[in-house]
Amino acid sequence: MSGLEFTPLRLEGLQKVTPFYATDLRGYFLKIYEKGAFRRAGMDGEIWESFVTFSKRNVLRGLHIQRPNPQAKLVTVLYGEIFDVGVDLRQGSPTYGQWEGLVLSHENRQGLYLPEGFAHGFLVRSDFALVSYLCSGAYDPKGDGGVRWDDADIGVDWGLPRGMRPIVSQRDGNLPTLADFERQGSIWKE
Ligand SMILES: Cc1cn([C@H]2C[C@H](O)[C@@H](COP(=O)(O)OP(=O)(O)O[C@H]3O[C@@H](C)C(=O)[C@@H](O)[C@H]3O)O2)c(=O)[nH]c1=O
Repeated sequence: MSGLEFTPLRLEGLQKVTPFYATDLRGYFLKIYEKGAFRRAGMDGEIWESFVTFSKRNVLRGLHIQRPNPQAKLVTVLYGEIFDVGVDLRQGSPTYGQWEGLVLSHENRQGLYLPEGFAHGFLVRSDFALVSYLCSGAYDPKGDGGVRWDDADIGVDWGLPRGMRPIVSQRDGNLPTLADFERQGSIWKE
């Protein structure tokens, strides 16, 4: 009995993950991952990488995907609030090119599970955000890439006030459009 709960989202394969949460006089205990629970829910990838990012308000990271050998990811907010987005880039998927977003925060304690083949990104909506990732598959610096956060064909509604530009890395500012990304080849190993 893990206490983790999984809620399928609109895009097939995306899951909202509700961790096990217990409080007592000392504070709280949060279990964000348990292999058996994920396996029973159909998510059986092996965790290879675990990392944390700290970002200021209005920082936007993404939209990232590795090619070939895309990683599945479990994203959980340890502190703060983000708008977390997955974009379906699985060739042949009936929802290819579509996005779905979820508010994740330390208050709602929701996590987002993205299967292999989704690009991922988020916008920070609090003064800062501490975000935890668990990733299946190894990080491949040469294959690490993605698509522009403001790609018109994908059309993510980040909820940014009109005229407001997010803070992005130089790398993210130079990511290709979805059309250019497609011209560069498949996300899967041929
Ligand atoms: C992603 C990653 C980066 N790095 C290094 C490369 C670089 O020197 C430094 C910062 O990398 P980046 O600028 O790519 O970090 P960042 O822009 O935060 O990248 C992350 O963005 C979000 C949206 C994701 O989905 C993650 O999987 C990851 O791609 O950390 C690793 O060593 N291992 C990793 O797994």
